[in-house]
Amino acid sequence: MGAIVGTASRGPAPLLAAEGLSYSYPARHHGSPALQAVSFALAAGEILAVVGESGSGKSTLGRIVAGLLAADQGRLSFKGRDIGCLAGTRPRAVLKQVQIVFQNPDGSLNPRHRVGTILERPLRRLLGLSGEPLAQRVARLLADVRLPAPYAERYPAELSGGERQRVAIARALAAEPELIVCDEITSALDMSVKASLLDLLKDVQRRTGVAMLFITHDLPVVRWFADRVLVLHHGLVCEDAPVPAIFLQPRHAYTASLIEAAAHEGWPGDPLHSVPADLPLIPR
Ligand SMILES: Nc1ncnc2c1ncn2[C@@H]1O[C@H](COP(=O)(O)OP(=O)(O)OP(=O)(O)O)[C@@H](O)[C@H]1O
Repeated sequence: MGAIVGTASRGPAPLLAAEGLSYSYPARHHGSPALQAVSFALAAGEILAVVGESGSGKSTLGRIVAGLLAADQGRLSFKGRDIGCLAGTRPRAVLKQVQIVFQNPDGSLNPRHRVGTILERPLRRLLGLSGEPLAQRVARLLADVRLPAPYAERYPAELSGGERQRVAIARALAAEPELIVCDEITSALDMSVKASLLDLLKDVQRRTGVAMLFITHDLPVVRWFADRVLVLHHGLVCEDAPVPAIFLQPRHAYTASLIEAAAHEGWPGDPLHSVPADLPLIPR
């Protein structure tokens, strides 16, 4: 703990490196901090799952990485450049390159705006697009998340939960990010919708090479979706290892207990069966 570990620490500077991140919520006058000296590295194009029981600090970490929350201590660097952890100090270019998608898209999609408008805003603001190139890019984003072009005219309330989540992903992709923080993005979806959304994300990842910090409590999904796993326990990193190692030889008893709990809930008959058959169980 404390050192940057994992495969991404070898070779050139990782896309993102976190060193000694700590955070306590101001309202908490007792108990342990939400995060304590969390360090990890994330390579370009890598999918790093962040797992741990409820309250272990996963969302707090995601918000700090996305620049929505300032760490009390620690350092974040993006492509080898220190981007600090203080609120409002993140360079604009880095803000664009790190996007976040939340569990509930209803909180982040403006109900008064049509889908097309929702997607146009970041394209205008961040990429300076207008006119025909803007319209073409909106159409391409909708196609990227497998939504029909006429959906640009719809309001969020006219979409299903899974479709709204696709719009949220499309909006994140509009910025052409190098890293997307996905915070429990499939938790509110039923099994088949979840499977198709993850299949779509995997496809997006393959095509664009975007890296993901994939926060979830869903270990069966982690097993086929992620490259590496960061296990948080009471705000501390207790394990950071590639997917096969985590599932076949967990080094920490807490990791083993999480896997056992998942197995207990029906691991072999898991949601993977609703995932398209051509997706490998253990990726890459
Ligand atoms: N806004 C807040 N104010 C005070 N304490 C908070 C706040 N948000 C989270 N916490 C506390 O910080 C700790 C970490 O919370 P966090 O949401 O990061 O955990 P998590 O692993 O994402 O949990 P979950 O899986 O339930 O979403 C918990 O003890 C939680 O109660």
